[in-house]
Amino acid sequence: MASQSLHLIAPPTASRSLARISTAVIPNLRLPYLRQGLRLPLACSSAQTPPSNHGPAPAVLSSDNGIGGGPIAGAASAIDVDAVSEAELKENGFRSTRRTKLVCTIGPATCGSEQLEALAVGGMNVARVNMCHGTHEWHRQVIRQVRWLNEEKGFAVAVMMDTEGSEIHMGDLGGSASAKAEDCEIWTFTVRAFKSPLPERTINVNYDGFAEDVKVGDELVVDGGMVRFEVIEKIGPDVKCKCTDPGLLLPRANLTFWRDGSLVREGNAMLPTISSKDWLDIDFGIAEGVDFIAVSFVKSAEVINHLKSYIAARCRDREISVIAKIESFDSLKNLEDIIRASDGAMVARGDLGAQIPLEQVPSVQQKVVKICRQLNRPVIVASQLLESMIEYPTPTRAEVADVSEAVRQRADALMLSGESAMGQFPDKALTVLRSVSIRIERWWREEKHYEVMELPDVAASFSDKISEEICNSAGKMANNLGVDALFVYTKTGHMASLLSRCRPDCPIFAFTNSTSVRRRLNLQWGLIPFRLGFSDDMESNLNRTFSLLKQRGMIQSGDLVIALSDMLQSIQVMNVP
Ligand SMILES: Nc1ncnc2c1ncn2[C@@H]1O[C@H](COP(=O)(O)OP(=O)(O)O)[C@@H](O)[C@H]1O
Ligand SMILES: C=C(OP(=O)(O)O)C(=O)O
Ligand SMILES: [K+]
Ligand SMILES: [Mg+2]
Repeated sequence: MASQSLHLIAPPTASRSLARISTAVIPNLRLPYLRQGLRLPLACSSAQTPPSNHGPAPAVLSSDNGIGGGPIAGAASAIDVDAVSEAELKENGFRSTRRTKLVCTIGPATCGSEQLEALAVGGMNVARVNMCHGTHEWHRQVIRQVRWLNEEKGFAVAVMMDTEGSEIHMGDLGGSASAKAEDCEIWTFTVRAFKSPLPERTINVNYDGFAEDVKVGDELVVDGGMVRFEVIEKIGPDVKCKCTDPGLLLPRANLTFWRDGSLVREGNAMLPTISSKDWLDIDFGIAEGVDFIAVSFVKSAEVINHLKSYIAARCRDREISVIAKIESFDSLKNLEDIIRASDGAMVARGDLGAQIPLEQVPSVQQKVVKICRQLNRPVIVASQLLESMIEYPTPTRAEVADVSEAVRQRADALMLSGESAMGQFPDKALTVLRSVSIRIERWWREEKHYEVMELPDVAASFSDKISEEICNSAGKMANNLGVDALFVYTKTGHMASLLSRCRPDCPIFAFTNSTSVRRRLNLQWGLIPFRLGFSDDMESNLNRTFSLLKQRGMIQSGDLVIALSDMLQSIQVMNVP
């Protein structure tokens, strides 16, 4: 039966009749299973009312870009995709669209509507708010502003909330933006609560066990080495320290202490990964409809499982992806388990570099990127990518090399922190990430630097296994045939991520019927997510997609595409008519 077979639709120059691909192409594929739907749990559907998956599909390729409800911008114009992807696609052509995704931390430098819009236009795929800083009211404004821009201007920026976590950090410096610690000055680190103002050269520490845990002679390291102190005396709750490496203290800077060259993990090793404040922030994030929650200082898979079941119980109408931040010494012992439990990971090099020797950070980065690719989880490389651009309009050559390396490793996403949150040149920093990504990706394709990465099976069921085989084969076919794009019709996004995992030469157009899935696909390498109501009839899905995309000038007759579907578990090769 033709509808149960894999279809190879030959290019128009050859015969246009359907030709079957023999199962030999995909050895593990058994035809009777081809019509099985993917059996992935979809705990919550979108908060929006997505077009029905049954019955006649609406003739509109729509993008309901807002996080909440609201009118669909441009719905009248029949087709709508993220305005920035569309522009990139038209400007650069199919093959040269950017594959690496960009995350920007929003802070005082970028929280205004115009600045947020400039970042969205500049290619920000995900806006990150860091709960270490700012009030709920501040974060709410930012999240709503992003949502409003999506709705009004046709962007599809996802929102990531990043928890504070409960590692040791300083207080907020009594409201000052920073404080300078000079060589040999004596500062007091204390767990005492002061009524403001703080006495001179006094720093609050958030961890009650601090004065008990440190010892005279310990080295106190601020923000992974921006400032260093030596503990010289303990007086009750106060710890007197002498500055040994002068520098700038910033509010809520992270603190670690070291004894005989090793990181001290005493009582603070028992601090909860998710503090009571973090739970309140998580409730806030769920209520505000964030797409991702990044968990700071993850030590084990349990905490991720715990949070995931909390979210599933609290949020039945939509999914939120949980991203594990790899930044603590303890996370390295349980790396695979943590990543497997999560929906993605972040190499949070800022704190990671404060917990392990700096020279080990690059190899950990490479390892995390590799494990994530193998386990099919998106990975973000974060912190200090363009640190000097907080102050200067041009990056250092070393920073460009660092960004290039992350792109070369084929991480899913790069992240700006201070550069976009409080730097002087957020847009320029984003432009650097964008242009370096595009350049390195092109070089990689032109020079055919294919890494031969083993992609182990990740399937949990036979049906998943079929999807995986189809995607792996499609990835190879796309490169061998030099196709212009992969099209994937996916309800849960799973098949789109399996294709992304192959890191094919061509871009992947991911059509999904859920706004929430669509926004989350924004984080994954090479995916251009569209929202589209589609049916089980691939022929009609394809024809409609072709005509809608052609109307928008996003594809042309003759373009060669491979189309996959996770309802039918099918694969077709065809020229756009
Ligand atoms: N919501 C915010 N409000 C005020 N300042 C912020 C905010 N978010 C970020 N920042 C500033 O930007 C800097 C860099 O951001 P980030 O790397 O996310 O935080 P951190 O330095 O705490 O790891 C912060 O140290 C802080 O000075
Ligand atoms: C991204 C990081 O986390 P945060 O900015 O929240 O400290 C990091 O430590 O690199
Ligand atoms: K954080
Ligand atoms: Mg951190």
